[in-house]
Amino acid sequence: MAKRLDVKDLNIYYGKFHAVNEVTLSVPPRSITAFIGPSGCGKSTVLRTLNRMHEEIPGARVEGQVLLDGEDIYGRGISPVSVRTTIGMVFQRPNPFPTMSIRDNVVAGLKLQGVRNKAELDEVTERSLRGANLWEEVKDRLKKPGGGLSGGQQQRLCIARAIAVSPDVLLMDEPCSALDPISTLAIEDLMGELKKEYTIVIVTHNMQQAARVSDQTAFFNLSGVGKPGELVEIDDTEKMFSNPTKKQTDDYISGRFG
Ligand SMILES: Nc1ncnc2c1ncn2[C@@H]1O[C@H](COP(=O)(O)OP(=O)(O)OP(=O)(O)O)[C@@H](O)[C@H]1O
Repeated sequence: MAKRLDVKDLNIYYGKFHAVNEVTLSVPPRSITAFIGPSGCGKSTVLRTLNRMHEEIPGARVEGQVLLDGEDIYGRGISPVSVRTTIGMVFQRPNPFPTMSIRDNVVAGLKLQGVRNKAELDEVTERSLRGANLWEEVKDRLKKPGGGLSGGQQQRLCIARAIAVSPDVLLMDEPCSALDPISTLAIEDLMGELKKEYTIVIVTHNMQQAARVSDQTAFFNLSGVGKPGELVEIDDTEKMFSNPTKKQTDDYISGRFG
C-alpha cells in the first residue's frame, strides 16, 4: 500500500563532513518524485537515508526526521531491516544474486522472512514478475540463474525482488544509468505502472527522464566546494521545467551549469 513520506529538517553527515543541510520535503503516495542536481550535491545521500541504507556506511549519520505516514522510521524500537522491507531500493547497477535462480531471486526477501509455502512463493514470483513487466520473458526459465539475463532484464528482476515483499515505497538510485535506451524506456514505462501502487523516489542525472516520468521534481545544489548540499526547490515537474521559482533551478535546467 503506497504511503506518504515526510522528510523534516534532515542533516546528513559522513563523519565530520556535513554532506546535506536541512532538507524538508514531502512525497505524496502514488506519485513519482525525481531528485536532480549536479554531481556531489547529495541526491544519493538523501535517498539512502529514506530507508536507513546509509547505516551500512561507517560514520554516516542523520539528524532530523523521516516520517512514513506519520511514523518516524528512525523511531525507538524500529529496526533498519523492517524499514528496508517497507521502503525498498533499486540500485544503479542491477544486482541480482547471479547464481541464484530467477525465481529464488524474486522470493529471496520472503524466504528470509521465513515463508516456505511453495504455492505462496510461486504466486508471489508470478505476481512480482508480472508487476515488473518481466513475466512473459522469463516464465519458461524460472529455474535458470538470474545472472543469465540481459542488463535491462536484470534490473526488472531487481524491481520484481523489491516489490515481492510488498513495500510501501520504492527508492530508485539512477536505475537506468547502466542500461541501453530500449531497456531504459521499458523501466520508465514500468515506473508509470508502479506508481499506481507505490510511492516512488528516483535519483536521475537525466533531466529528460525526470521530465518524462516524475510528478514532482526536487532540485539539489551545493553553495560551494566543501559546503553541504541543499534542497533548492521542489515543485510539480511541469512547473520546475517551465517556470521554476529560483534562478539557480532555471540555470541548471536550461543547461547553464552542471
Ligand atoms: N560513503 C561516503 N563516505 C564519505 N563521503 C561520501 C560518501 N558518499 C558520498 N559522500 C560525499 O557526500 C557528498 C554527496 O554525495 P552523493 O553521492 O550523495 O551526491 P550525488 O548528488 O548523488 O552525486 P552523483 O550525482 O555524482 O551521484 C559528496 O561530497 C560525496 O563525496
